[in-house]
Amino acid sequence: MSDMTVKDFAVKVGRDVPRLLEQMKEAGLQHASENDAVSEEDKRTLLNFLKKSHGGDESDTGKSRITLTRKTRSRIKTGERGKTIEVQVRKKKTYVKRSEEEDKPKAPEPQHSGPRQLVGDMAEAEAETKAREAREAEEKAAAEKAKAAEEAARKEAEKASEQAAQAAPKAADVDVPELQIEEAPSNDDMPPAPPKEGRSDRRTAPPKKAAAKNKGRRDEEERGDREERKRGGGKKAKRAERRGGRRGGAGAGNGKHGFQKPTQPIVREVSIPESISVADLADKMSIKANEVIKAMFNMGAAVTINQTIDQDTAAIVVEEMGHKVKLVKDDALETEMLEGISYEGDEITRSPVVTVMGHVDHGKTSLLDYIRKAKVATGEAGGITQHIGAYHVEDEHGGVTFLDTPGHAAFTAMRARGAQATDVVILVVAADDGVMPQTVEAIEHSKAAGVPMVVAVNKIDKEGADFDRIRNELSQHGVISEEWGGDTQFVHVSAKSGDGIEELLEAIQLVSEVLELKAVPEAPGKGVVVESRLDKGRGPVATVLVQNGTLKKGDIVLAGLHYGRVRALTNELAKQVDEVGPAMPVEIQGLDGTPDAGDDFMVVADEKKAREVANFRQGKYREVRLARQQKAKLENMFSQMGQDEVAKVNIVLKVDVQGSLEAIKGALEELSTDEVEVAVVSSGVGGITGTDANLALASEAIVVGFNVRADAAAREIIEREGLDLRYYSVIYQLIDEVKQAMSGMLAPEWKEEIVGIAEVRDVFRAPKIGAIAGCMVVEGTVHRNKKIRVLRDDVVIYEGELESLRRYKDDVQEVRSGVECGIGVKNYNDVQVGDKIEVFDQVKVERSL
Ligand SMILES: Nc1nc2c(ncn2[C@@H]2O[C@H](COP(=O)(O)OP(=O)(O)OP(=O)(O)O)[C@@H](O)[C@H]2O)c(=O)[nH]1
Repeated sequence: MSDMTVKDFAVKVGRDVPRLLEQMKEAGLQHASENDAVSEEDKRTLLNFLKKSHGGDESDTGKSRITLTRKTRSRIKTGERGKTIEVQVRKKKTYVKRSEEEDKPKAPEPQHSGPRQLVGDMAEAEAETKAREAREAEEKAAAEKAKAAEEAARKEAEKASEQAAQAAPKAADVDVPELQIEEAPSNDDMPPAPPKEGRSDRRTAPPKKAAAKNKGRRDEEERGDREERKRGGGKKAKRAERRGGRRGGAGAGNGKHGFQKPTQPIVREVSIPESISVADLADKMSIKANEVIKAMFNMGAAVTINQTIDQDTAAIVVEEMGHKVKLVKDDALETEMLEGISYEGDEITRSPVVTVMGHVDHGKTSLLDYIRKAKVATGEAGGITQHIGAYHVEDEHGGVTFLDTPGHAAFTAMRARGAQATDVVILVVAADDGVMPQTVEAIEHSKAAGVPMVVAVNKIDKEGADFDRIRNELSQHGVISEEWGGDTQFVHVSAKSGDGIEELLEAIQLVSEVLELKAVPEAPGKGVVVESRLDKGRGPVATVLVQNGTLKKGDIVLAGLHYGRVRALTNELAKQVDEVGPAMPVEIQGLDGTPDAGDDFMVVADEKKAREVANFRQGKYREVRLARQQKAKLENMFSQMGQDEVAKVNIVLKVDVQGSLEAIKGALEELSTDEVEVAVVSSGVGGITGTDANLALASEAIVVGFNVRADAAAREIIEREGLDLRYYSVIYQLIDEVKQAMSGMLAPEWKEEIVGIAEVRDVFRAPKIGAIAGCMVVEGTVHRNKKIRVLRDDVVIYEGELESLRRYKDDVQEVRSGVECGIGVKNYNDVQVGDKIEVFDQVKVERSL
């Protein structure tokens, strides 16, 4: 190409020599003869000239040519009164197919040969690289031309700017080199245009919508970047690369999409806390929760998105999904803090802590009161005792601390919180009454807690005492007196006269000696919360029992979910003290809230850490509770047996009548096999109470109600703690379900669900209709066509159907909670005020094993 002459060039581009020479001359080239050499530079000069002088293209008709048109708009400032006008630039570009052009070198020359054609010819004549250069040059020319056109069109456009703005067409979406003239928003209300230099800024600034879109894009990018970062990719570099790709568009020759699909699975290290919700676990693996649910389902566990699963299960899921597991202990801070406390030192023998239990009216309170009055105030002239939930007595036998909340309700409530505050239980049995249901319950509770007992046979001053009967009855429940060869001391007392009280205290000392109760007085104080309340004047006040070490005024204390610096210590004599040692109760002030009875407390060194741990516990509390809910379910019993080698199914059983109690208890216990033991940890006649629920919680038992229901307190605990409560009315069904759970079979497919409860407020009797109960629906909805039961004192007394359900005089199909209604029970006329009518449904239960 380098030694091409004008003649050769003319042949190549299909022009005659004189015409070409003329055009070259016009372009400022010095060529005069057909033999003059034409260099590449010359060709470019000619091309530029032709472009300049013939900006527009007239005709392109041949199929071998592709014509692309593009309109661009821009705004310029006129300089007059701050007006702006809109300039529209139309651009056309022709590409000529090379092969066809080569085929017709001798084609007749058109009358007026357009520069475009010439450009095409030249581009075709040049090598591929040269063609690109030519295009670049063309762009340059186009830009210049646009500028010229702007100037030329200014005046006209000034008038027509408004219409032109409205008719703004879309830029042709063609694959042409991107022009540097960008579209301006056609907005008439634009603020006065800034000076020219500022214009480009304005043009490039995205409008609001676009900005929002860009933000969306950025978010998307950031999400992508997070992935990248995890893979070790350089965030900024990648982002810049992608942005470049997008903004550069086709012109940059990089039309790739920003997102790059990973070519191989990404293995993440997933840190799993002790419990985690399915949603959070999915989030940690950067997958959808559905995938986790699906994976778990395939592994045989049906879970929901909000369900909390334990660490082990989560670890299996994570491994199953191909990621690495990193187990994290949530309470690392707490453990570290607690492990930092030393309880080493010289041990001393500490006093025993005693709880008094027994049947109603057998004299628990009287006994505690007698001992307090007789012993506490000793030596304290006119000493006035105050009830702080516990008190301590000292006499020649040694000291004893009594927990001053008689009955097993408090005992089980504490145990349910994992506290073992009691060393010895005094079982009070009235000599004239013998063993009663609550006596039996008390025995069960102390046995479940593994606490030794001393039996106080009370009211010996009364006539009709039959000691042998009591010994006999108690022996049937596994409490055998020493006289009969057992290991339980029986002491005859009178809480009224005080007879036998000394012997009782002596007996307690004897038991405690066997227990070898030790403590280190110089260690920091720790123990258990006995009770707490919010005092109007003093703020949160808690009675704590120091079990080890010494609690001092000014100590920083962590108690359950709360913490604080001890401002004051008050003992049972209402005296301010500076410190209390092991086995002593004391009331403390200074906590930031009221801990629960049974919560542990300890003196810690660092207030900041105490606060952190308290905060962590508060957050963790809910999680732990949710995770625990899964644990004591009948359905899960079998699966746990394999895992944790739990070979015991604990049951708290309440029934309607004594007859069923024996039958059910016997039948349940007979289910025990070599591998699995069924233990009825507590049983009794009557509704399910808060105590039953607490006992179930403490012993991880299932609560079974046979024709009885849970009262409000029990329901609250059961719901809060997620205990498994089951109601039955057919013995066979009860036994069958426990058997199924034991043998690892699936949960029953059908279950009863209580859908509504109405309370009977009034009863009307009509001769023809019978009894109509005026009721208030207190829970759920009462349905006309569902089955019902009548409950009296939470015990089922009738099961059947409704005869009628009315609102005023209208028959209705259902009545919602908080609404009054009239209920007629079919074939049953003995409804009484205070009864409850429960409406239930048979629902299908998903098999979960
Ligand atoms: N005669 C006689 N009566 C007693 C004795 N101990 C208690 N009582 C009476 O028995 C009744 C019940 O005594 P409490 O101490 O209230 O019995 P409790 O076991 O605490 O009863 P609850 O608090 O209802 O569980 C009271 O009227 C006492 O006066 C006793 O040793 N002899």
